[in-house]
Amino acid sequence: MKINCRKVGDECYGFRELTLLFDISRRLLESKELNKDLNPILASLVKHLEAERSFVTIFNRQNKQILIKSAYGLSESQQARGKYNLGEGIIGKVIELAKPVVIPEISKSKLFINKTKAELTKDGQELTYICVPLLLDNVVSGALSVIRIYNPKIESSEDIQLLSIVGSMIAKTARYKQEKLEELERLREENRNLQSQINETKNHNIIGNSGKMKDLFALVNRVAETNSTVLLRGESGIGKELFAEAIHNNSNRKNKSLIKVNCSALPESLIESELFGHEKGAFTGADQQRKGRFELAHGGTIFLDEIGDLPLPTQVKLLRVIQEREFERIGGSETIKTDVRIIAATNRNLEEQIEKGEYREDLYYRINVFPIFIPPLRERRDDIPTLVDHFIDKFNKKNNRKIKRITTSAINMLMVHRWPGNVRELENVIERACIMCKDDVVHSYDLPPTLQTADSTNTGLEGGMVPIIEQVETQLIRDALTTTKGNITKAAEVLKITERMLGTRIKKYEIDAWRFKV
Ligand SMILES: Nc1ncnc2c1ncn2[C@@H]1O[C@H](COP(=O)(O)OP(=O)(O)OP(=O)(O)O)[C@@H](O)[C@H]1O
Repeated sequence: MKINCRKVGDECYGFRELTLLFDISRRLLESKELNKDLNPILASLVKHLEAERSFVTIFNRQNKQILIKSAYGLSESQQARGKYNLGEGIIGKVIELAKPVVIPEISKSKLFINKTKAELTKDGQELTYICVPLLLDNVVSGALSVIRIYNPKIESSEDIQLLSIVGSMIAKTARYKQEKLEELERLREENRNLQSQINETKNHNIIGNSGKMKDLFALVNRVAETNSTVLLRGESGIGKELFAEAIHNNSNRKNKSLIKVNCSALPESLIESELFGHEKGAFTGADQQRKGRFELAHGGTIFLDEIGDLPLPTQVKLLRVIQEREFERIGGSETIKTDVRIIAATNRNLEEQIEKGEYREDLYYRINVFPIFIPPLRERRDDIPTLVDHFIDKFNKKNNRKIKRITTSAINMLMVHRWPGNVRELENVIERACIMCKDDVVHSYDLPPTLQTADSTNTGLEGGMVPIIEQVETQLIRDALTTTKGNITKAAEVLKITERMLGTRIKKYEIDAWRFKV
C-alpha cells in the first residue's frame, strides 16, 4: 500500500501517530478495568513521544480534589503525593480553565510546583511538561500529563494536538464506563428491590406452583397487610397452619408472636381458661394467675385452628373478643384489652353446623370476613411432583440421606392416588418411601401398599391379574433402564435377573431400550 505523507526527517508524519491512536483506541475498547488498562496506554504514549513519564489525574467534583489515577514512570510514593486542588499548580489550572498548558523547561518555571517530587531534569537535560484537559462535551473530568526531554525543535502544538485526542478518547471511555457502572448499580439496586419483594411475598414454606396455589399466594399477600380476620377453609392436612404462618409472617405483626390454639384438642372445661386465662383460685386447681392465649398474642396474631369445634358457650365469649377486642380472665373482673389479629381455620361445614344449631350465626359472620378456600390435593395434582421433591429434600436432611430422585412409575402412582389425607398423607408416604429406599432413587415398590391398590392406581381387576403384573413388570424394566441409561447388562443387575430374562421381557413388552440411552 502506498502512503502519501508529509516527510518529517526519515519518517512520514502522521503515520506513527495514527498507529499510536489506533493502538490506544483498541486498548480502550477492550479495556475491562480502565484503572488498570490506563497504564499500558501511558506506557505506549511515553514510548511514542520518547518521553520520561506520563500520568492521568482525575477531578472529583464532590470534594474538588484532583488525584493521580494512573501513572507510568512515577513511583508509588510519587503518585501518592500527586494531590491537587482546583487551580493549584499546572494540573489544577488545566482542569479549572479547560485549556492545555506547556512548560518548556520545568526547572525554570514557577508554575510547576512539583508535588510528586520527581526529578526536574534528566541527566542534566531540561524537561518539558505538557498537560491537556480530559475534555468531553465541554466538561473536564481530569488531565493527561506528559514529561519529556526538552527539544526546542519539537512544535508543542503537535504534542498538544496528539495528547488532546488521546485525552478525549480516555474521557469518552471513562464516561462510558462510568455510565455503564451507574447503569449496573441501578440494575443491581432494582434487582435487590425486586428480590426483596419476592422474598417478602415468599416469606412462607408453602410449596406449590399450580395455578390454584398461585392465586392463593396472591390472596395471602393481599390480606396479610391488613388486620382483617381470615378464615382458612379446607380439608384436613392441606396446610391451613402453613397459610396462617404465611399471613402472619407477611404482615406488619411479623415481629410479634403468632399464638396457635387447636380448639379441638382442648377439653371443653379448659378451653376458656386457655383462651382468656384465669385468676388465682378461679376454679379448683387454679393455684396461680395465668394469662390466656389472647393476652399472649397481644400485638401479634392468634391462630384458632378447628374453630368449628368450639363449644357454644365459648363461641359467645369469642364473639365479644372479636367485636370489642376485650375480655376478662376467668374469675376476674378486670377487663383486658387486646390488639390481636385473628386467623381461624376449619375443615368443618360451618353453614351446616349453623343449620343444626351447633354454631352461632353471628360468630360465623364475624370470622367469615376474608375466607380462603384451600383446595384438596387431588384438585391440584400439578403440585405433587414439586411437593415430592420438597419432601425428599426434607427427609434427606433429616435422615442424612442422598436420595436423588423418584422414578416415573412411582410419580405416576402418586399422581393417581386420591389423597384423602392431602399433603399430610403425601408427606407421610414420602417419609416412609425414603426409609424404604435402598439406593438413591425412590421406586414404586418403596411406596406403601395402600397406593398399590386397584382403587388408588385406577387399575381395576377387569382384565385379571396377568395384565397388572405385566404393567408392573414393564414399569420396573423402564425404571431400571432409566437408571442405567439404557445399559441392559446393568439394568439386569439392578433387577436381579439374568440378562437373558431381561432381554426376553424387553422383547415381549416391546420396550425400545435404545431410547433410554442419553
Ligand atoms: N403446600 C404445602 N407445602 C409444604 N408442606 C405442606 C403443604 N401443605 C401441607 N404441608 C405439610 O403437611 C402437613 C399438614 O399441614 P397442616 O398441619 O398445615 O394442615 P392443616 O390443613 O392445618 O390440617 P388440619 O386441618 O388437620 O389441622 C404439615 O407437615 C405441613 O407442613
